[in-house]
This record gives sequence, C-alpha cells and structure tokens, in this order.
Amino acid sequence: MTVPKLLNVRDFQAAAAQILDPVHADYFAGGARDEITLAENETAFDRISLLPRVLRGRPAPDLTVDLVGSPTSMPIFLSPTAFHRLAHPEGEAATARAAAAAGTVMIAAMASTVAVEEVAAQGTALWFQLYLQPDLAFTESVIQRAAAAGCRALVLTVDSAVFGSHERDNRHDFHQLPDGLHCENMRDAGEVRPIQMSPEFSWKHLRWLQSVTDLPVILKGILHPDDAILAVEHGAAAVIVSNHGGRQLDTTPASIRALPAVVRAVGGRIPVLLDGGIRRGTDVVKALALGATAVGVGRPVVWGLAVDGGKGVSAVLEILRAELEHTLLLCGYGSVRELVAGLLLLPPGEY
Ligand SMILES: Cc1cc2nc3c(=O)[nH]c(=O)nc-3n(C[C@H](O)[C@H](O)[C@H](O)COP(=O)(O)O)c2cc1C
Ligand SMILES: CCCCC(=O)C(=O)O
Repeated sequence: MTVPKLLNVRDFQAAAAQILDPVHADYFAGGARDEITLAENETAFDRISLLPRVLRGRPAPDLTVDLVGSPTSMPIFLSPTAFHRLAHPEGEAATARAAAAAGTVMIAAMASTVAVEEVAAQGTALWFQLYLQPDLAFTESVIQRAAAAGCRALVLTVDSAVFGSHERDNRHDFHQLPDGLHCENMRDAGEVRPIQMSPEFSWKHLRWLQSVTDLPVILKGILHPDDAILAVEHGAAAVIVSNHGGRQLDTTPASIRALPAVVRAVGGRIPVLLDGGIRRGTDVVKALALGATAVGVGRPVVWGLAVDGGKGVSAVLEILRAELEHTLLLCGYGSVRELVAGLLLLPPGEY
C-alpha cells in the first residue's frame, strides 16, 4: 500500500478515519443532531474572502502572542477533547509533548484518559478544562489537583447544561469507555466518578469557583454577546467563543459568525478566543482579523494523534503554523497582532 503524503489537516482527517476503530472515529468526528453547526463551523470560513495588501515591506511575520498570561509561539492552542487514549495508547501524554514542542498552550480535558499530573509532567503550558460537578467538594478537590499539577488557568465549559445528543454514538450504543480506559481525573477514593452535567449551575457558581481558586477562570462556550458582557462583569479572565465543535446545541451559528458581536460586547476588556472549524492557516487569519487573540483546534489534534501519536500532533501543529505564516506573508502583514477586519471581504448580510 502506498502511504499518501500528509500535506494538510484534511489529509490527517482522512488518514485517521482509516486507522481509528469506526465507532471511535464517529465519536471524534460527530456533532449534535443533524450536524448543521458542525458543517457550518468550517464552511463559514470559506465564505469569507481575504483582500491582501501589497508592497508593504514587512519582515518575516511574528506569530507570538500572550495567551492570558502564557506566552506562546503562535496564536493556536489545543482545545480540550476527551478520551485521547481512544486515538493512541499514549493518549494525552503524547498530545502534551507535542504542545510543549510547539511552544503553545494545551487545555487538558477533565475527561482525560491520562491523569492531569502525568499530562503536566510533559512540560507544556497547561490549562485545565472543568465541568462543574453537583458535588462541589469533589469539584474543589479536582481543581486543587489541577493547580498542584501546575495548570495555569481553569477553563470552565459553560455550554453543557446537559450532554449534547450525538446520534452517531447512539446508533453505535457507544456510551462507555472500553475496558482499561478511565477518566483519570475523576478518581475518588479508589472509584472513578462519572462526569455529570447540570442545568442548575449559574453565575453564582462562577463566583464560588473564583472563591476557591487563585487561577484565572476562562469561560468556554460563549456565543451570545450578553453572556460575554456578564462574563466580563463576573471577572472572567477571557472567553472562548465556541459551540463545542457543533456537539452541543445544533443550529447555533458557526463560531466565526458569533465572534464579531462578542468582540464588540467585550470591547477589549478581556481577550476573546475562538474554536470550531479551524482547518487552515487562512482560517486562523480570518478569526484574528475579526478580533480573536488566538484560536483553538479540537479534532485536528485527535487526527494527528491517531495517525502518529505525539509526532502526528506535532505535524498537524506545524502544518497550521506554516500555513499561518505563509498567509500573513501573502496578505502583507508582519505580525498576527496587527491583523484588522479590513483584510476581509465578508459575505453580505451574514455579519
Ligand atoms: C471528540 C471531542 C471531544 C471533546 N471533548 C470536550 C470536553 O471534554 N470538554 C470541552 O469543553 N470541549 C470538548 N470538545 C469541544 C472542543 O473543545 C472544541 O470546542 C471543538 O472541538 C472545536 O472544534 P473543532 O473540532 O472543529 O476544532 C470536544 C470536541 C471533540 C471533537
Ligand atoms: C464527559 C465527556 C464529555 C466529552 C465532550 O465534551 C464531548 O464529547 O464533546
């Protein structure tokens, strides 16, 4: 069999689909219900055109950003995705090595199949993604573990009052990890607790969270500008505009379409990050031009991991870095921090 050249993120997607168990491939790929938002996250980027500038005499582009206190080599971070050992035996440890090598932030999922201490030991800048649990004392113990392991921020996922309905998983009856794999951050006195979601959480729980930790708290899953304002008023360190990769509420707008209103509402008071549908360097440039400080990648990381462990994740991150740099050069920009909306031709009526 000839091995196809893996030139871009899509090539990794196709290769991963060949390698993964089909049930697990569907878990990683799938979205909620009709998967309308899942598809929109990607196609909305394609409807935005780039209007490059010429003869600007710029040096090789500077890709570095300060990501909520963590300096990174590029404005691309690893969004939290669950269950990396379904993709590769080394799981989140391999992912973290690649993040460290790339010089960027990894957000470790609470639903990791490698314990946060071992993920942190790989030397990457690490943030910890949290689902508040109805047992607040247990939640606090998980936060303390993450902080003791060296996590520099908490990323509270706020788009999940209940689990999204993933019909691909329902068709396969995929509701449990295979034998030997566990959510290692959910261990409690010898047992592994199930992750629970609850519609009863409110802004007062954010206050509670801030009262039990000194870590900055970032809210992930903001789409409505009014919630972005509430996030600022409640002392969030940043917001991540995200629809959970189209896995929670279907028919929400593509993340990129929700971004400008959130950026306007926040008015520069805190950084605005984005994830969902980033597959090319041009996508990164479009998000930054619309006001994002940095973008996260979810599935592309998993595809790299499935294809070649940590080396595969590194390859995906370096492809995106090279595409981003190439795009900036062709657009006439010398830094990711100088990107402005004037670089974009937006589809009429959509923004
Ligand atoms: C397989 C998978 C698992 C995920 N698990 C989590 C999770 O545990 N917590 C969370 O906040 N978001 C989770 N997400 C959402 C991602 O953090 C991110 O928002 C999304 O994947 C971004 O879209 P992209 O995959 O198009 O890059 C998951 C996404 C996928 C695809
Ligand atoms: C408790 C696991 C949650 C994983 C998740 O958020 C997703 O699959 O989108």
